[in-house]
Amino acid sequence: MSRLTLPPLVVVMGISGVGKSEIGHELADRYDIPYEDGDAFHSEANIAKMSAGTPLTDDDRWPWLESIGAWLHAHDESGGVVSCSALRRVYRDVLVSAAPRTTFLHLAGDHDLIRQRMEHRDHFMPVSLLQSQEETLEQLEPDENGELLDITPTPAEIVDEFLARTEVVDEQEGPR
Ligand SMILES: Nc1ncnc2c1ncn2[C@@H]1O[C@H](COP(=O)(O)OP(=O)(O)OP(=O)(O)O)[C@@H](O)[C@H]1O
Ligand SMILES: O=C(O)[C@H](O)[C@@H](O)[C@H](O)[C@H](O)CO
Repeated sequence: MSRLTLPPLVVVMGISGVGKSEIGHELADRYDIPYEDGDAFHSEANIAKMSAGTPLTDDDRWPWLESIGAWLHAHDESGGVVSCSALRRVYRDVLVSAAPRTTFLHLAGDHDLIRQRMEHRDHFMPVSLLQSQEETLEQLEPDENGELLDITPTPAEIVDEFLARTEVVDEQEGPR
């Protein structure tokens, strides 16, 4: 079982269009803690590259991951929620080494549902990059602190399920 120490410090992860921003806001609002979008940490070059339909490389992603790790570290005391695709284990390890108590909320779902949702929003990320996102994704491993959630329910239901599945620990008061 994964662990959520309070105030929550959470990375909402998963491929593009899976609902990281939607679910991230929902979770942050529940605890009245800050939310930040991982896309805000991309360089202009990274955004231009993705907008043009070219997948990012590991080298494009390292500095971006370091910035998100720094955000997590800075929010260790207050808690916070940040969206970040965090597709590979080595990417997540960068985040965890910056902020060891991080909990991952991995959103995943049916390809066609994600495609449909992406087609109905106004966003720089082209649907054509969905395949490379899926190919790059590595599932959470058993020793990682996180949960995999399906994206079919409403955002509120997804957050309820995440909280039901994690051991919520108040460091001041112990498990509850
Ligand atoms: N559980 C849900 N039920 C219905 N619609 C949803 C749900 N989650 C997200 N959506 C919708 O799906 C679209 C994609 O969601 P969102 O932008 O939050 O994904 P994202 O993972 O943050 O994407 P990206 O990584 O590309 O920024 C949005 O239009 C959003 O409103
Ligand atoms: O690792 C990546 O390829 C990127 O983070 C993408 O996932 C985008 O930032 C995001 O999903 C688009 O909004």
